[in-house]
Amino acid sequence: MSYLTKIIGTKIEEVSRMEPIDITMTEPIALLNRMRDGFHIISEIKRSSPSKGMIREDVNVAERARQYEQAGATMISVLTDTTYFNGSFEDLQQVADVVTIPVLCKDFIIDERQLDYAKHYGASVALLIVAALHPKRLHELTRYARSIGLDVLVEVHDEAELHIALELDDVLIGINNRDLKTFEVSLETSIDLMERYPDVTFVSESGVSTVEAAARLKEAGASAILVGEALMREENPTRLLEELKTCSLKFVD
Ligand SMILES: O=C(O)c1ccccc1NCC(=O)[C@H](O)[C@H](O)COP(=O)(O)O
Repeated sequence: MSYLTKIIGTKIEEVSRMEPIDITMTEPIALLNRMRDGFHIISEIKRSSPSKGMIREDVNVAERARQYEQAGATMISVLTDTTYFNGSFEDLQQVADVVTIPVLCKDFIIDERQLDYAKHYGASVALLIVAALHPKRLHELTRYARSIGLDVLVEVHDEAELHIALELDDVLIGINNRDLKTFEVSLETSIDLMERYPDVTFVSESGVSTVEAAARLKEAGASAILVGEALMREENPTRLLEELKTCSLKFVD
């Protein structure tokens, strides 16, 4: 069984226990337009992960979110899964309460109820993973997310998944460099796809731990990078975040 299948099994159980929750509907924030120009950092609140175990146990989530915003992050990603990442919707709310930039609910979303929770706890963007959903469900969840005011980051791992994502209107596309079967990361996953689809606005996700890696992705056409572990390992993430944002291959040895 692949790890994603295992996670989805857990989500099916969790969703069956989720009570309906109140939401206030808004308009989506036009995320795609915000990402079209420049080079953006999406910085992540990530306590632990299946591939690395515990990364940072005692996190002052609100304080870290403030640091990310002040250092120039365009968006903050919050892992809300508890079983595999030690995250929570409370983390999402703490972040949304203290920042003015958009907040991404990064979870394994398979049901409208999870989108309601994301919205209720303050997200303005939700992640949908192509590999986790039948294309028909992906369309339904994308439409539902947008109808309640959530923008969508659609995650792909290869060209076949990209073709499915390109069928959706008004979504931002993320290429995840982590192979969900082996957990290996390769920046070439993003670089290959970005070079073949130069007109698409892409976020490159996972495995960015150095300024050189960020600069390679920027050079290859990434509009944004999503960085979790490398920032979470920093006691103070400000300097690394600023360096990632202004990275250039010219300044890399
Ligand atoms: O991070 C993992 O080990 C992982 C395993 C299985 C599914 C998803 C996983 N990570 C979620 C993410 O996509 C990352 O948290 C995110 O892209 C940041 O990655 P990184 O900068 O490498 O921490």
